[in-house]
Amino acid sequence: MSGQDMNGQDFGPKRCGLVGGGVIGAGWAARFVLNGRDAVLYDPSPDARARAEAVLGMARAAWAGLLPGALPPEGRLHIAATLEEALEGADFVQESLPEIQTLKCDVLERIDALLPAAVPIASSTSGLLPTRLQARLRHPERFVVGHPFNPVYLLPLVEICGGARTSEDTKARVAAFYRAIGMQVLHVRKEVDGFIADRLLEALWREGLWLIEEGVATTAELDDAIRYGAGLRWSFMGTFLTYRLAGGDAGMRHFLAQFGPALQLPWTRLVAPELTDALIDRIAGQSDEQAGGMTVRALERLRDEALVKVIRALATVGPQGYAAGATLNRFAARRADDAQGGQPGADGIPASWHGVVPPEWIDYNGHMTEHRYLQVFGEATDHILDAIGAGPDHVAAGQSFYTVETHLRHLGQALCGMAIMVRTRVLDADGKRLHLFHELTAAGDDAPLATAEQMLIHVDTARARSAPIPQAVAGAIAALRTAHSALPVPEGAGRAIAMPRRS
Ligand SMILES: NC(=O)C1=CN([C@@H]2O[C@H](COP(=O)(O)OP(=O)(O)OC[C@H]3O[C@@H](n4cnc5c(N)ncnc54)[C@H](O)[C@@H]3O)[C@@H](O)[C@H]2O)C=CC1
Ligand SMILES: C[N+](C)(C)CC(=O)CC(=O)[O-]
Repeated sequence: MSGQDMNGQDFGPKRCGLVGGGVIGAGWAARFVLNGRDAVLYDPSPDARARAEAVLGMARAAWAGLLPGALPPEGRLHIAATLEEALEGADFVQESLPEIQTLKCDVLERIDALLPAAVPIASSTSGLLPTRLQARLRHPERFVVGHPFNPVYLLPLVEICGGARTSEDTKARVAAFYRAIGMQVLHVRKEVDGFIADRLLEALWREGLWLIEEGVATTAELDDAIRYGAGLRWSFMGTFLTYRLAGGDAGMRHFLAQFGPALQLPWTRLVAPELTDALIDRIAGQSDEQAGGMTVRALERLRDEALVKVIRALATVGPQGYAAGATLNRFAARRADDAQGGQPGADGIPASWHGVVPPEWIDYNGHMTEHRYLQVFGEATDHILDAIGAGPDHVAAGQSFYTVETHLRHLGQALCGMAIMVRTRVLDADGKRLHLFHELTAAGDDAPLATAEQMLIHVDTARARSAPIPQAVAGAIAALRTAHSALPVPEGAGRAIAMPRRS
């Protein structure tokens, strides 16, 4: 997988340097590694290695649920002893230092001095202005903000914000890279403190702190106010689309007319109270009570499980998935292409079908349901018919192949998000019949997960009677059959269903 710059040149970082490996740096490292990139992380904290490994473990578990079988071989996670070591040979750098502007500026200046000019540097800052962060860089054009959301390995959103001296090319390359690792890029068109998402989140947070200080609600009540209501719909429709619907058939205009005046009252304060020791104690105490003794790790696992299920459910909404679900489906489709979906297997036979198993094809047993195998094999047959000149034109001319028998075998499991492919052999043919054998495998693997053997008869469709295969089509079949006859007869060909013999 690679991104492209503005000239269409490939930009697919293989080795990502990470500076700062806390909550966010470790999350980035996991996303990079799971997408086949090496992640070399520098963080002077003695806990850096344990944290990065723990987060990678959680990310692995989450991705196994999100897209089982669809990820490339993992990259390597390496903890560097120095900044220099982390940057050596890096073709992309993600800075995730604490949110302190002076610290970031000092370290970014060092990073800039150590790297070749073409290597992009992205900062995870939640809201510091990129123009300020790039001020002392020799190559400010390669600096951009790439602001992620926690957990970085699961939430797709990343805000890209350039400073006054960031080049368009840098923004395009970094955006393409983030997309290639499954993210949804939101370009911040105008540089502003807090960018877009954190301005919204902070407004809510401020109001919540004020409500706690005033004794109106506890942390748990504030969270309930979100998670049983607006939070559920926010996962697929934001404020504005939701409010359009709240305006009834007249939509946004009626909504503004009805609720706009309340903005003058106003309901909200949006002024954060002073964080006195007493208020901090109250908030922390309420938060402890709300957590009910669950550790941070346990809550993170709960969060990840819920996120995986929400995103996977959204992937089944509408024809292409909705919101984060559509992002997941696009990523899965790219993965299928990259996983040599259309490449020949060891037998040299090209794919007659390839794609990714979508969530809606999964049954209550957690794997691809039966009739989808028949669908995939049927579409593979269509591909072969097209290739031998018996496609739509042939059908329009009143001739076609009808399938008269299919024998399906299930040998392994096609799982959600798995990139799969079918390869098809012509086993035999005569003047009217075509005998096919399909093998379905995970892309890039030769072990069959399922096979289908089919007999087709050539038909004059107007008369609904069998008819001789025309010469041109017969010639194409013969060419395939000759090529395939050099291969050993596939295991299972000609098998019938029977109970195992008792000795
Ligand atoms: N925590 C969050 O929810 C989010 C944070 N961010 C942003 O990501 C950045 C990092 O935040 P967190 O990971 O939450 O902070 P954190 O405090 O968890 O991690 C920061 C890490 O930087 C390391 N560090 C300190 N000085 C260093 C140096 N000179 N060189 C290398 N490493 C050094 C620390 O040891 C620590 O492990 C911040 O800019 C923050 O605004 C962005 C999105 C969400
Ligand atoms: C609290 N925060 C400003 C660090 C949050 C973010 O930047 C994004 C997030 O994950 O909510």
